[in-house]
Amino acid sequence: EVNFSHNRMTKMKDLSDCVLLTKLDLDNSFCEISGLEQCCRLTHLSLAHNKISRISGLGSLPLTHLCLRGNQLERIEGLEHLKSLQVLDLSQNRITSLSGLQNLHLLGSINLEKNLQISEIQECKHVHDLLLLRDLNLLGNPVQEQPDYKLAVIFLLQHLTVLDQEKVSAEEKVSSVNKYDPPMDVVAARDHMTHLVYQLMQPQILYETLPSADSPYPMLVMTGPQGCGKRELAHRLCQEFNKYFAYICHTTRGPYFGEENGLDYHFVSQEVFQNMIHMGKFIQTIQYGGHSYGLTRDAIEDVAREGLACCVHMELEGVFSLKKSYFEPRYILLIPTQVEKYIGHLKSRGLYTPAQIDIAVSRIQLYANTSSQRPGFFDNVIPDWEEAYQTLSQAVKEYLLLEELEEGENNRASPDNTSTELASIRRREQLVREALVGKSPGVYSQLFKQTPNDPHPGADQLAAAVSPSSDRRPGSNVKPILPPIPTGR
Ligand SMILES: Nc1ncnc2c1ncn2[C@@H]1O[C@H](COP(=O)(O)OP(=O)(O)OP(=O)(O)O)[C@@H](O)[C@H]1O
Repeated sequence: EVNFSHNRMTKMKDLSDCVLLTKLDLDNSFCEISGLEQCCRLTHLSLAHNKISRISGLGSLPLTHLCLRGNQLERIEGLEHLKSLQVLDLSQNRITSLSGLQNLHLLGSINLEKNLQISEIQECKHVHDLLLLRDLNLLGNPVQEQPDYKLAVIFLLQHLTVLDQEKVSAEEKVSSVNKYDPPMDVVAARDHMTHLVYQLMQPQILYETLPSADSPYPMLVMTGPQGCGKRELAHRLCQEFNKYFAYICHTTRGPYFGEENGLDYHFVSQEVFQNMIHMGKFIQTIQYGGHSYGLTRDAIEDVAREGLACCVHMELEGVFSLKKSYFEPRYILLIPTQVEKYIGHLKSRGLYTPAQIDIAVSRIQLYANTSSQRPGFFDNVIPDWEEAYQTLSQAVKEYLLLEELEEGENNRASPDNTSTELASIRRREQLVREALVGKSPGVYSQLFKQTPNDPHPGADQLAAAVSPSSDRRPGSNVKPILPPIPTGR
Protein backbone atom coordinates (compact mmCIF):
# COMPACT_ATOMS: atom_id res chain seq x y z
CA GLU A 1 0.00 0.00 0.00
CA VAL A 2 1.44 3.37 -0.99
CA ASN A 3 0.31 6.87 -0.23
CA PHE A 4 1.88 9.52 -2.48
CA SER A 5 -0.80 12.10 -1.92
CA HIS A 6 -0.15 15.83 -1.55
CA ASN A 7 3.31 15.89 -3.13
CA ARG A 8 4.71 17.84 -6.02
CA MET A 9 5.08 14.98 -8.45
CA THR A 10 3.71 15.98 -11.83
CA LYS A 11 3.99 12.79 -13.84
CA MET A 12 3.14 9.20 -13.02
CA LYS A 13 5.95 6.79 -13.92
CA ASP A 14 5.79 3.09 -14.72
CA LEU A 15 4.79 1.09 -11.63
CA SER A 16 4.85 -2.30 -13.31
CA ASP A 17 7.46 -3.62 -10.93
CA CYS A 18 5.10 -3.12 -8.01
CA VAL A 19 3.12 -6.28 -8.71
CA LEU A 20 2.01 -6.63 -5.09
CA LEU A 21 0.61 -3.12 -4.90
CA THR A 22 -3.01 -3.23 -3.72
CA LYS A 23 -3.69 0.33 -2.57
CA LEU A 24 -2.38 3.49 -4.16
CA ASP A 25 -3.13 7.05 -3.16
CA LEU A 26 -2.08 9.67 -5.69
CA ASP A 27 -4.24 12.63 -4.65
CA ASN A 28 -3.29 16.18 -5.58
CA SER A 29 -0.58 15.94 -8.23
CA PHE A 30 -1.28 14.70 -11.72
CA CYS A 31 -3.10 15.52 -14.89
CA GLU A 32 -2.79 12.14 -16.55
CA ILE A 33 -3.02 8.50 -15.43
CA SER A 34 -0.20 6.26 -16.62
CA GLY A 35 2.08 3.41 -15.64
CA LEU A 36 -0.51 1.34 -13.75
CA GLU A 37 -1.44 -1.28 -16.37
CA GLN A 38 0.73 -4.04 -14.87
CA CYS A 39 -0.38 -3.53 -11.26
CA CYS A 40 -2.42 -6.67 -11.40
CA ARG A 41 -3.35 -6.64 -7.72
CA LEU A 42 -4.34 -3.03 -7.43
CA THR A 43 -7.82 -2.88 -5.91
CA HIS A 44 -7.92 0.61 -4.39
CA LEU A 45 -6.89 3.68 -6.35
CA SER A 46 -7.38 7.28 -5.32
CA LEU A 47 -6.68 10.08 -7.76
CA ALA A 48 -8.65 12.82 -6.06
CA HIS A 49 -8.08 16.51 -6.69
CA ASN A 50 -5.81 16.15 -9.68
CA LYS A 51 -6.34 17.84 -12.99
CA ILE A 52 -7.43 14.77 -14.86
CA SER A 53 -9.87 15.55 -17.69
CA ARG A 54 -10.01 12.11 -19.28
CA ILE A 55 -9.95 8.63 -17.77
CA SER A 56 -7.44 6.38 -19.50
CA GLY A 57 -4.70 3.95 -18.65
CA LEU A 58 -6.74 1.88 -16.21
CA GLY A 59 -7.15 -1.03 -18.64
CA SER A 60 -8.77 -3.93 -16.86
CA LEU A 61 -7.22 -3.49 -13.42
CA PRO A 62 -8.97 -5.44 -10.65
CA LEU A 63 -9.99 -2.17 -8.99
CA THR A 64 -12.84 -2.40 -6.52
CA HIS A 65 -12.55 1.19 -5.23
CA LEU A 66 -11.79 4.15 -7.47
CA CYS A 67 -11.80 7.77 -6.41
CA LEU A 68 -11.65 10.51 -9.03
CA ARG A 69 -13.15 13.27 -6.88
CA GLY A 70 -12.40 16.87 -7.79
CA ASN A 71 -10.97 16.40 -11.28
CA GLN A 72 -12.05 17.91 -14.57
CA LEU A 73 -13.96 15.02 -16.08
CA GLU A 74 -16.86 15.84 -18.39
CA ARG A 75 -17.96 12.34 -19.27
CA ILE A 76 -17.60 8.83 -17.90
CA GLU A 77 -15.39 6.80 -20.21
CA GLY A 78 -12.49 4.39 -19.91
CA LEU A 79 -14.10 2.51 -17.00
CA GLU A 80 -15.87 -0.14 -19.03
CA HIS A 81 -13.25 -2.85 -18.36
CA LEU A 82 -13.12 -2.32 -14.60
CA LYS A 83 -15.55 -5.16 -14.04
CA SER A 84 -14.70 -5.52 -10.33
CA LEU A 85 -15.48 -1.94 -9.45
CA GLN A 86 -17.75 -1.64 -6.42
CA VAL A 87 -17.25 1.89 -5.13
CA LEU A 88 -16.84 4.82 -7.48
CA ASP A 89 -16.37 8.43 -6.48
CA LEU A 90 -16.79 10.90 -9.35
CA SER A 91 -17.93 13.85 -7.23
CA GLN A 92 -16.89 17.43 -7.97
CA ASN A 93 -16.27 16.97 -11.68
CA ARG A 94 -18.25 18.35 -14.63
CA ILE A 95 -20.01 15.19 -15.63
CA THR A 96 -23.34 15.60 -17.46
CA SER A 97 -24.43 12.01 -17.98
CA LEU A 98 -24.32 8.66 -16.20
CA SER A 99 -23.71 6.94 -19.50
CA GLY A 100 -20.59 4.77 -19.31
CA LEU A 101 -21.53 3.01 -16.08
CA GLN A 102 -24.10 0.61 -17.48
CA ASN A 103 -21.82 -2.45 -17.66
CA LEU A 104 -20.20 -2.18 -14.24
CA HIS A 105 -22.48 -4.75 -12.68
CA LEU A 106 -20.73 -4.97 -9.32
CA LEU A 107 -21.09 -1.29 -8.56
CA GLY A 108 -22.73 -0.80 -5.18
CA SER A 109 -21.99 2.86 -4.56
CA ILE A 110 -21.67 5.84 -6.89
CA ASN A 111 -20.91 9.33 -5.73
CA LEU A 112 -21.70 12.06 -8.26
CA GLU A 113 -22.13 14.91 -5.79
CA LYS A 114 -21.60 18.47 -7.01
CA ASN A 115 -21.10 17.82 -10.67
CA LEU A 116 -23.47 20.73 -11.23
CA GLN A 117 -24.34 19.36 -14.66
CA ILE A 118 -26.59 16.32 -14.22
CA SER A 119 -30.07 17.65 -14.85
CA GLU A 120 -32.30 14.83 -16.14
CA ILE A 121 -33.88 12.10 -14.05
CA GLN A 122 -33.77 9.89 -17.13
CA GLU A 123 -29.98 9.72 -16.67
CA CYS A 124 -30.66 7.16 -13.95
CA LYS A 125 -31.70 4.73 -16.67
CA HIS A 126 -27.99 4.20 -17.37
CA VAL A 127 -27.60 2.57 -13.98
CA HIS A 128 -30.99 0.90 -13.92
CA ASP A 129 -29.56 -2.55 -14.59
CA LEU A 130 -26.92 -2.38 -11.85
CA LEU A 131 -28.71 -4.66 -9.48
CA LEU A 132 -26.16 -4.29 -6.70
CA LEU A 133 -26.34 -0.51 -6.64
CA ARG A 134 -27.43 0.52 -3.16
CA ASP A 135 -26.02 3.99 -2.65
CA LEU A 136 -26.28 6.88 -5.12
CA ASN A 137 -25.32 10.45 -4.37
CA LEU A 138 -26.60 13.15 -6.72
CA LEU A 139 -26.48 16.01 -4.21
CA GLY A 140 -25.62 19.37 -5.70
CA ASN A 141 -26.84 18.55 -9.21
CA PRO A 142 -29.65 20.41 -10.98
CA VAL A 143 -31.57 17.15 -11.31
CA GLN A 144 -32.63 17.61 -7.70
CA GLU A 145 -34.80 20.54 -8.75
CA GLN A 146 -36.96 18.30 -10.93
CA PRO A 147 -40.49 17.77 -9.61
CA ASP A 148 -40.83 14.52 -7.67
CA TYR A 149 -37.10 13.93 -8.12
CA LYS A 150 -36.71 11.68 -5.13
CA LEU A 151 -39.70 9.38 -5.77
CA ALA A 152 -38.83 9.18 -9.46
CA VAL A 153 -35.24 8.09 -8.77
CA ILE A 154 -36.36 5.63 -6.11
CA PHE A 155 -38.82 4.19 -8.61
CA LEU A 156 -36.22 3.88 -11.37
CA LEU A 157 -33.62 2.37 -9.04
CA GLN A 158 -35.64 0.15 -6.79
CA HIS A 159 -32.62 -1.50 -5.19
CA LEU A 160 -31.33 1.73 -3.68
CA THR A 161 -31.12 1.87 0.09
CA VAL A 162 -29.38 5.24 0.32
CA LEU A 163 -30.05 8.22 -1.92
CA ASP A 164 -28.21 11.48 -1.46
CA GLN A 165 -26.85 10.29 1.87
CA GLU A 166 -30.30 9.58 3.26
CA LYS A 167 -31.77 6.18 3.90
CA VAL A 168 -34.57 5.25 1.52
CA SER A 169 -37.56 4.26 3.64
CA ALA A 170 -40.01 1.48 2.89
CA GLU A 171 -42.77 4.11 2.73
CA GLU A 172 -40.87 5.99 0.02
CA LYS A 173 -40.44 2.81 -1.99
CA VAL A 174 -44.13 2.00 -1.77
CA SER A 175 -45.11 5.60 -2.61
CA SER A 176 -42.85 5.60 -5.64
CA VAL A 177 -44.37 2.40 -7.03
CA ASN A 178 -47.89 3.63 -6.26
CA LYS A 179 -47.10 6.82 -8.11
CA TYR A 180 -45.37 5.53 -11.21
CA ASP A 181 -46.63 1.98 -11.64
CA PRO A 182 -49.57 1.56 -9.33
CA PRO A 183 -50.89 -1.96 -8.86
CA MET A 184 -54.48 -2.51 -9.98
CA ASP A 185 -55.68 -2.53 -6.38
CA VAL A 186 -54.31 0.95 -5.86
CA VAL A 187 -55.72 2.27 -9.14
CA ALA A 188 -59.08 0.81 -8.24
CA ALA A 189 -58.98 2.22 -4.72
CA ARG A 190 -58.22 5.69 -6.12
CA ASP A 191 -60.97 5.39 -8.69
CA HIS A 192 -63.42 4.23 -6.06
CA MET A 193 -62.40 6.94 -3.62
CA THR A 194 -62.72 9.65 -6.26
CA HIS A 195 -66.23 8.65 -7.22
CA LEU A 196 -67.30 8.16 -3.64
CA VAL A 197 -66.07 11.61 -2.64
CA TYR A 198 -67.71 13.29 -5.62
CA GLN A 199 -70.89 11.42 -4.88
CA LEU A 200 -70.85 12.46 -1.23
CA MET A 201 -70.39 16.08 -2.28
CA GLN A 202 -73.75 15.98 -4.06
CA PRO A 203 -77.21 15.98 -2.53
CA GLN A 204 -77.88 12.35 -1.76
CA ILE A 205 -80.36 10.52 -3.94
CA LEU A 206 -82.30 7.70 -2.44
CA TYR A 207 -82.79 5.17 -5.19
CA GLU A 208 -86.06 3.31 -5.05
CA THR A 209 -84.86 0.17 -6.65
CA LEU A 210 -81.12 0.02 -6.23
CA PRO A 211 -80.03 -1.99 -3.28
CA SER A 212 -77.99 -0.97 -0.34
CA ALA A 213 -74.88 -2.62 1.03
CA ASP A 214 -76.86 -5.44 2.60
CA SER A 215 -79.08 -6.03 -0.39
CA PRO A 216 -77.02 -6.80 -3.49
CA TYR A 217 -78.37 -6.18 -6.95
CA PRO A 218 -77.94 -8.93 -9.54
CA MET A 219 -75.23 -8.05 -12.03
CA LEU A 220 -73.17 -10.01 -14.49
CA VAL A 221 -69.78 -8.63 -15.48
CA MET A 222 -68.00 -9.96 -18.54
CA THR A 223 -64.32 -9.19 -18.55
CA GLY A 224 -61.35 -9.96 -20.77
CA PRO A 225 -58.93 -8.16 -23.07
CA GLN A 226 -60.29 -5.80 -25.71
CA GLY A 227 -61.99 -7.47 -28.63
CA CYS A 228 -61.93 -10.92 -27.01
CA GLY A 229 -65.60 -11.21 -27.87
CA LYS A 230 -67.08 -10.38 -24.50
CA ARG A 231 -69.24 -7.64 -25.94
CA GLU A 232 -70.74 -9.90 -28.56
CA LEU A 233 -71.40 -12.46 -25.86
CA ALA A 234 -73.06 -9.85 -23.68
CA HIS A 235 -75.29 -8.91 -26.64
CA ARG A 236 -76.26 -12.50 -27.25
CA LEU A 237 -76.84 -13.09 -23.60
CA CYS A 238 -79.16 -10.12 -23.39
CA GLN A 239 -81.03 -11.49 -26.38
CA GLU A 240 -81.31 -15.04 -25.13
CA PHE A 241 -82.04 -14.15 -21.52
CA ASN A 242 -84.01 -11.08 -22.40
CA LYS A 243 -86.18 -11.38 -19.35
CA TYR A 244 -83.18 -10.98 -17.14
CA PHE A 245 -80.43 -8.77 -18.50
CA ALA A 246 -79.78 -5.32 -19.87
CA TYR A 247 -76.54 -3.37 -19.92
CA ILE A 248 -75.21 0.11 -20.48
CA CYS A 249 -71.97 2.03 -19.91
CA HIS A 250 -70.82 5.52 -20.88
CA THR A 251 -67.89 6.24 -23.15
CA THR A 252 -66.21 9.23 -24.74
CA ARG A 253 -65.18 7.32 -27.85
CA GLY A 254 -67.23 7.80 -30.99
CA PRO A 255 -69.62 5.05 -32.09
CA TYR A 256 -68.28 2.41 -34.45
CA PHE A 257 -70.26 1.62 -37.57
CA GLY A 258 -73.56 0.07 -36.55
CA GLU A 259 -73.39 1.13 -32.92
CA GLU A 260 -76.32 2.96 -31.44
CA ASN A 261 -76.36 5.52 -28.69
CA GLY A 262 -78.19 4.13 -25.71
CA LEU A 263 -77.84 0.55 -26.83
CA ASP A 264 -74.13 -0.16 -27.20
CA TYR A 265 -73.03 2.70 -25.00
CA HIS A 266 -74.12 6.14 -23.97
CA PHE A 267 -71.77 8.09 -26.22
CA VAL A 268 -70.85 11.37 -24.55
CA SER A 269 -68.20 14.05 -25.03
CA GLN A 270 -65.14 14.26 -22.79
CA GLU A 271 -66.58 17.42 -21.29
CA VAL A 272 -69.88 15.77 -20.40
CA PHE A 273 -67.99 12.76 -19.01
CA GLN A 274 -65.87 15.02 -16.79
CA ASN A 275 -68.96 16.86 -15.59
CA MET A 276 -70.57 13.55 -14.75
CA ILE A 277 -67.52 12.59 -12.70
CA HIS A 278 -67.73 15.85 -10.80
CA MET A 279 -71.44 15.33 -10.26
CA GLY A 280 -70.62 12.02 -8.59
CA LYS A 281 -72.51 9.99 -11.19
CA PHE A 282 -70.05 7.16 -11.67
CA ILE A 283 -69.42 3.99 -9.72
CA GLN A 284 -66.25 3.32 -11.64
CA THR A 285 -64.35 4.74 -14.62
CA ILE A 286 -61.27 3.85 -16.61
CA GLN A 287 -59.13 5.35 -19.31
CA TYR A 288 -58.54 2.89 -22.11
CA GLY A 289 -57.00 3.55 -25.51
CA GLY A 290 -57.23 7.30 -24.97
CA HIS A 291 -60.95 7.22 -24.16
CA SER A 292 -62.91 7.23 -20.94
CA TYR A 293 -65.38 4.54 -19.98
CA GLY A 294 -67.61 4.43 -16.94
CA LEU A 295 -70.58 2.85 -15.27
CA THR A 296 -73.09 5.17 -13.65
CA ARG A 297 -75.42 4.56 -10.78
CA ASP A 298 -78.26 6.06 -12.84
CA ALA A 299 -77.67 3.63 -15.71
CA ILE A 300 -77.96 0.69 -13.36
CA GLU A 301 -80.97 2.29 -11.73
CA ASP A 302 -82.65 2.63 -15.15
CA VAL A 303 -82.16 -1.05 -15.82
CA ALA A 304 -83.20 -1.97 -12.31
CA ARG A 305 -86.37 0.06 -12.59
CA GLU A 306 -87.40 -2.13 -15.49
CA GLY A 307 -87.05 -5.16 -13.30
CA LEU A 308 -83.98 -6.42 -15.08
CA ALA A 309 -80.61 -7.57 -13.91
CA CYS A 310 -77.58 -5.79 -15.31
CA CYS A 311 -74.93 -7.20 -17.62
CA VAL A 312 -71.82 -5.17 -18.35
CA HIS A 313 -68.51 -5.84 -20.05
CA MET A 314 -65.33 -4.22 -18.88
CA GLU A 315 -61.56 -4.32 -18.64
CA LEU A 316 -59.84 -5.73 -15.57
CA GLU A 317 -59.33 -2.31 -13.98
CA GLY A 318 -63.10 -1.88 -13.99
CA VAL A 319 -63.51 -5.20 -12.22
CA PHE A 320 -61.03 -4.22 -9.52
CA SER A 321 -62.85 -0.94 -9.05
CA LEU A 322 -66.31 -2.48 -9.01
CA LYS A 323 -65.14 -4.95 -6.39
CA LYS A 324 -64.57 -2.00 -4.06
CA SER A 325 -68.21 -0.93 -4.37
CA TYR A 326 -71.11 -2.55 -2.59
CA PHE A 327 -72.29 -4.19 -5.80
CA GLU A 328 -71.61 -7.88 -5.83
CA PRO A 329 -71.70 -8.98 -9.45
CA ARG A 330 -70.80 -12.36 -10.82
CA TYR A 331 -67.57 -11.94 -12.75
CA ILE A 332 -66.93 -13.98 -15.89
CA LEU A 333 -63.50 -13.90 -17.47
CA LEU A 334 -63.31 -14.58 -21.17
CA ILE A 335 -59.74 -15.40 -22.04
CA PRO A 336 -58.32 -16.06 -25.51
CA THR A 337 -56.13 -19.16 -25.42
CA GLN A 338 -55.14 -19.16 -29.09
CA VAL A 339 -53.14 -15.97 -29.38
CA GLU A 340 -52.67 -16.14 -33.15
CA LYS A 341 -56.37 -16.53 -33.68
CA TYR A 342 -57.06 -13.67 -31.30
CA ILE A 343 -54.61 -11.42 -33.15
CA GLY A 344 -56.23 -12.44 -36.45
CA HIS A 345 -59.63 -11.52 -35.07
CA LEU A 346 -58.43 -8.13 -33.87
CA LYS A 347 -56.88 -7.44 -37.27
CA SER A 348 -59.99 -8.52 -39.12
CA ARG A 349 -62.10 -6.05 -37.15
CA GLY A 350 -60.15 -3.29 -38.88
CA LEU A 351 -60.58 -1.03 -35.88
CA TYR A 352 -57.22 -1.19 -34.18
CA THR A 353 -53.70 0.04 -34.86
CA PRO A 354 -50.84 -2.48 -34.50
CA ALA A 355 -49.89 -0.76 -31.23
CA GLN A 356 -53.43 -1.22 -29.89
CA ILE A 357 -53.36 -4.87 -30.90
CA ASP A 358 -50.03 -5.31 -29.09
CA ILE A 359 -51.47 -3.79 -25.95
CA ALA A 360 -54.57 -5.97 -26.10
CA VAL A 361 -52.45 -9.10 -26.60
CA SER A 362 -50.03 -8.19 -23.84
CA ARG A 363 -52.93 -7.88 -21.45
CA ILE A 364 -53.91 -11.54 -21.86
CA GLN A 365 -51.14 -12.35 -19.40
CA LEU A 366 -52.50 -9.81 -16.96
CA TYR A 367 -55.85 -11.55 -16.94
CA ALA A 368 -54.27 -15.00 -16.73
CA ASN A 369 -52.07 -13.92 -13.81
CA THR A 370 -54.97 -12.37 -11.96
CA SER A 371 -56.95 -15.52 -12.38
CA SER A 372 -54.15 -17.82 -11.21
CA GLN A 373 -52.88 -15.60 -8.40
CA ARG A 374 -56.28 -14.75 -6.99
CA PRO A 375 -58.38 -17.87 -6.76
CA GLY A 376 -62.06 -17.00 -6.72
CA PHE A 377 -61.50 -13.52 -8.14
CA PHE A 378 -63.58 -14.50 -11.16
CA ASP A 379 -66.66 -16.60 -10.68
CA ASN A 380 -66.09 -18.32 -13.98
CA VAL A 381 -63.24 -18.44 -16.49
CA ILE A 382 -64.23 -19.26 -20.05
CA PRO A 383 -61.39 -19.95 -22.46
CA ASP A 384 -61.50 -20.10 -26.22
CA TRP A 385 -64.00 -18.22 -28.06
CA GLU A 386 -65.65 -20.69 -30.32
CA GLU A 387 -67.44 -22.60 -27.61
CA ALA A 388 -67.48 -19.56 -25.38
CA TYR A 389 -71.10 -18.63 -25.83
CA GLN A 390 -72.28 -22.14 -25.18
CA THR A 391 -70.23 -22.33 -22.00
CA LEU A 392 -71.28 -18.87 -20.92
CA SER A 393 -74.93 -19.53 -21.58
CA GLN A 394 -74.63 -22.77 -19.63
CA ALA A 395 -72.95 -20.96 -16.76
CA VAL A 396 -75.67 -18.32 -16.70
CA LYS A 397 -78.35 -20.99 -16.76
CA GLU A 398 -76.64 -22.61 -13.83
CA TYR A 399 -76.48 -19.31 -11.97
CA LEU A 400 -80.13 -18.72 -12.64
CA LEU A 401 -81.09 -22.36 -12.25
CA LEU A 402 -83.07 -21.88 -15.45
CA GLU A 403 -82.97 -25.43 -16.68
CA GLU A 404 -84.44 -26.67 -13.47
CA LEU A 405 -87.00 -23.89 -13.67
CA GLU A 406 -88.03 -25.02 -17.16
CA GLU A 407 -88.47 -28.53 -15.86
CA GLY A 408 -90.41 -27.04 -12.97
CA GLU A 409 -92.68 -25.30 -15.45
CA ASN A 410 -93.45 -28.62 -17.13
CA ASN A 411 -94.13 -30.23 -13.82
CA ARG A 412 -96.45 -27.41 -12.92
CA ALA A 413 -98.45 -27.96 -16.11
CA SER A 414 -99.09 -31.52 -15.08
CA PRO A 415 -102.46 -31.90 -13.36
CA ASP A 416 -101.07 -34.67 -11.14
CA ASN A 417 -98.55 -32.69 -9.14
CA THR A 418 -97.94 -34.37 -5.87
CA SER A 419 -97.25 -32.35 -2.75
CA THR A 420 -93.59 -33.49 -2.92
CA GLU A 421 -93.30 -32.12 -6.44
CA LEU A 422 -94.87 -28.85 -5.42
CA ALA A 423 -92.47 -28.54 -2.53
CA SER A 424 -89.62 -29.19 -4.91
CA ILE A 425 -90.86 -26.50 -7.30
CA ARG A 426 -91.08 -24.04 -4.44
CA ARG A 427 -87.58 -24.86 -3.34
CA ARG A 428 -86.22 -24.29 -6.86
CA GLU A 429 -88.01 -20.99 -7.18
CA GLN A 430 -86.50 -19.89 -3.92
CA LEU A 431 -83.06 -20.89 -5.23
CA VAL A 432 -83.61 -18.88 -8.40
CA ARG A 433 -84.38 -15.82 -6.32
CA GLU A 434 -81.34 -16.35 -4.18
CA ALA A 435 -79.10 -16.90 -7.18
CA LEU A 436 -80.18 -13.66 -8.77
CA VAL A 437 -79.67 -11.58 -5.67
CA GLY A 438 -76.25 -13.10 -5.01
CA LYS A 439 -77.11 -15.57 -2.25
CA SER A 440 -78.97 -13.39 0.25
CA PRO A 441 -82.40 -12.31 -0.93
CA GLY A 442 -82.76 -8.54 -0.76
CA VAL A 443 -84.81 -5.86 -2.39
CA TYR A 444 -84.30 -7.64 -5.67
CA SER A 445 -86.24 -10.64 -4.67
CA GLN A 446 -88.99 -8.37 -6.07
CA LEU A 447 -87.69 -9.39 -9.45
CA PHE A 448 -89.66 -12.53 -8.79
CA LYS A 449 -92.36 -10.99 -6.69
CA GLN A 450 -94.99 -13.29 -5.25
CA THR A 451 -98.57 -12.19 -5.48
CA PRO A 452 -100.41 -11.99 -2.16
CA ASN A 453 -103.03 -14.51 -3.35
CA ASP A 454 -100.60 -17.06 -4.60
CA PRO A 455 -97.56 -17.54 -2.43
CA HIS A 456 -96.03 -19.84 -5.06
CA PRO A 457 -96.03 -18.05 -8.40
CA GLY A 458 -95.92 -19.95 -11.64
CA ALA A 459 -93.35 -19.52 -14.35
CA ASP A 460 -95.56 -17.09 -16.29
CA GLN A 461 -95.88 -14.96 -13.20
CA LEU A 462 -92.14 -14.95 -12.89
CA ALA A 463 -91.91 -13.83 -16.48
CA ALA A 464 -94.52 -11.14 -15.91
CA ALA A 465 -92.70 -9.90 -12.85
CA VAL A 466 -89.48 -9.40 -14.77
CA SER A 467 -91.11 -8.06 -17.91
CA PRO A 468 -89.61 -4.64 -18.73
CA SER A 469 -91.69 -1.57 -19.26
CA SER A 470 -89.72 -0.31 -22.24
CA ASP A 471 -89.48 -2.21 -25.48
CA ARG A 472 -86.15 -0.58 -26.39
CA ARG A 473 -84.30 -2.34 -23.63
CA PRO A 474 -82.29 -5.43 -24.48
CA GLY A 475 -84.38 -7.11 -21.82
CA SER A 476 -87.73 -6.61 -23.50
CA ASN A 477 -89.65 -9.87 -23.73
CA VAL A 478 -91.73 -8.69 -26.67
CA LYS A 479 -88.98 -9.26 -29.20
CA PRO A 480 -85.21 -9.23 -29.12
CA ILE A 481 -84.36 -5.56 -29.00
CA LEU A 482 -80.66 -5.59 -29.70
CA PRO A 483 -79.72 -5.00 -33.29
CA PRO A 484 -77.91 -7.90 -34.92
CA ILE A 485 -74.19 -7.55 -34.35
CA PRO A 486 -72.73 -6.29 -37.61
CA THR A 487 -70.11 -8.56 -39.04
CA GLY A 488 -66.57 -7.41 -38.39
CA ARG A 489 -67.64 -5.80 -35.12
N1 LIG B 1 -67.17 0.97 -17.65
C1 LIG B 1 -66.13 0.30 -18.08
N2 LIG B 1 -65.14 -0.02 -17.23
C2 LIG B 1 -64.06 -0.71 -17.64
N3 LIG B 1 -63.88 -1.13 -18.89
C3 LIG B 1 -64.85 -0.84 -19.79
C4 LIG B 1 -66.01 -0.12 -19.44
N4 LIG B 1 -66.79 0.00 -20.53
C5 LIG B 1 -66.13 -0.63 -21.52
N5 LIG B 1 -64.98 -1.13 -21.10
C6 LIG B 1 -63.95 -1.89 -21.84
O1 LIG B 1 -63.10 -1.00 -22.51
C7 LIG B 1 -62.53 -1.66 -23.64
C8 LIG B 1 -62.67 -0.78 -24.84
O2 LIG B 1 -64.02 -0.69 -25.16
P1 LIG B 1 -64.51 -0.55 -26.69
O3 LIG B 1 -65.98 -0.69 -26.72
O4 LIG B 1 -63.92 0.68 -27.26
O5 LIG B 1 -63.75 -1.80 -27.26
P2 LIG B 1 -64.04 -2.77 -28.44
O6 LIG B 1 -62.97 -2.50 -29.41
O7 LIG B 1 -65.43 -2.68 -28.94
O8 LIG B 1 -63.76 -4.16 -27.74
P3 LIG B 1 -64.79 -5.11 -26.98
O9 LIG B 1 -65.42 -5.91 -28.05
O10 LIG B 1 -63.93 -5.89 -26.05
O11 LIG B 1 -65.77 -4.21 -26.25
C9 LIG B 1 -63.28 -2.95 -23.80
O12 LIG B 1 -62.49 -4.00 -23.30
C10 LIG B 1 -64.52 -2.74 -22.94
O13 LIG B 1 -65.03 -3.96 -22.42
